[in-house]
Amino acid sequence: MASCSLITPASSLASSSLRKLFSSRNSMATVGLLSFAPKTSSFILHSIKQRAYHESSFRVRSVAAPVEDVAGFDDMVAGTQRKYYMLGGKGGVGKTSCAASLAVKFANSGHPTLVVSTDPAHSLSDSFAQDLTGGTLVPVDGPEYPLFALEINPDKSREEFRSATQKSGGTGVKDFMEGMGLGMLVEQLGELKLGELLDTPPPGLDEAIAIAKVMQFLESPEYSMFTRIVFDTAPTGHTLRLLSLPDFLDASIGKILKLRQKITSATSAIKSVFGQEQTSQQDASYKLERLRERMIKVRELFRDTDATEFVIVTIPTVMAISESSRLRASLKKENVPVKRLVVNQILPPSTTDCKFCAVKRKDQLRALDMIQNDPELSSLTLIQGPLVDVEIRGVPALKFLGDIIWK
Ligand SMILES: Nc1ncnc2c1ncn2[C@@H]1O[C@H](COP(=O)(O)OP(=O)(O)OP(=O)(O)O)[C@@H](O)[C@H]1O
Repeated sequence: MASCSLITPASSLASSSLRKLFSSRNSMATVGLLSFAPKTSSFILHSIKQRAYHESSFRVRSVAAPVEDVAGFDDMVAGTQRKYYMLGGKGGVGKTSCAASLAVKFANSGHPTLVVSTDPAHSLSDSFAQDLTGGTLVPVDGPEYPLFALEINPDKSREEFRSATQKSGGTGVKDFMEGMGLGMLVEQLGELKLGELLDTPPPGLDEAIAIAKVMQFLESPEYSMFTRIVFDTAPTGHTLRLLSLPDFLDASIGKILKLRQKITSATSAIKSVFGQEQTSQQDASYKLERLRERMIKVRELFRDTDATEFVIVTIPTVMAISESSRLRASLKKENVPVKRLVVNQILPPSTTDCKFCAVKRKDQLRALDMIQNDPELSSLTLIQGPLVDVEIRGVPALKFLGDIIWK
């Protein structure tokens, strides 16, 4: 069988304990570059030649003179003030694997860390091979320091928003107003396009509300211990819309609240009829006001160069790199700080006569070249992540990937 030089915990695959940690997919068809020392639970390099290859291929390096002087992981791990890392990119490129591996690395470096998924299609549980569902803080077993995960349930968040807006000026009030013959205010409601917003929420709304929810959590003492917060965000399209959503929602919620004031005065004559309804509307207004405040915080957080970094994750294909370039352009327009670009799933050079591997690698190198010439991407610090021959699942596998990527 032709063999190719993928990164694999090869010698370890003989050990039954590791078989449990890694699926043994394709292990017979690979030549291991790394071996595993079960006692220390760390992967070590197999030979000097391979070490040289490993270091030259997979360390953090710049493709061009970076605009900003960006250090490696030392820079990410330094300081005890809270920092946020948002990982985003095209679907399936490895965002969750990179986010989870970064979170493990932070936790193993002494930072109490929280990893949050705001992707409506969560895969954190799959990545950690642990059940992290439930929408609350769940401890992750394995790392040396506390690592918690939080998967926000977007349906639940959206439902909360829906009921708050309905009570405070959305379709519920619209029906009520029509019933009361107050048609002129209904027209103003129409202007808000609330029905549309609630019935077919724009992509990104779930995520905006999910992030707002995280901001709400972070205000509570239970969350004050975390010094690193890693977000596994939704695929690019959602993220881009997410960036403009806080402004949109801020404006919409502002309008809803203003409208509510008008409704209150218009209905003051029949106030007694309102009874309980009035109280629940006040509650809803309060909730909306809070949501609006959190949206403003989300917007500020995304643009805070001291506390936040958006890391673009991509793969070496023309399509993915073109999309990353557009993402970077949009992030720049929105003043979201980006310093690093992770190019994941890079095939190592083939040491055999595997034609498929050679052609694929050439293709990838062409795509990597694009980065050097791309006006949006060339100034970023490039982190190359290898394609490994096992599925990245569970803390040991994430540690393995993290130690290669985050240096
Ligand atoms: N460097 C790598 N080598 C081998 N497999 C990888 C690598 N990175 C990620 N994978 C695998 O690719 C698959 C997709 O990875 P992951 O879920 O991290 O991507 P994603 O970008 O978060 O996807 P989605 O957008 O669907 O959430 C997983 O099976 C993961 O194990």
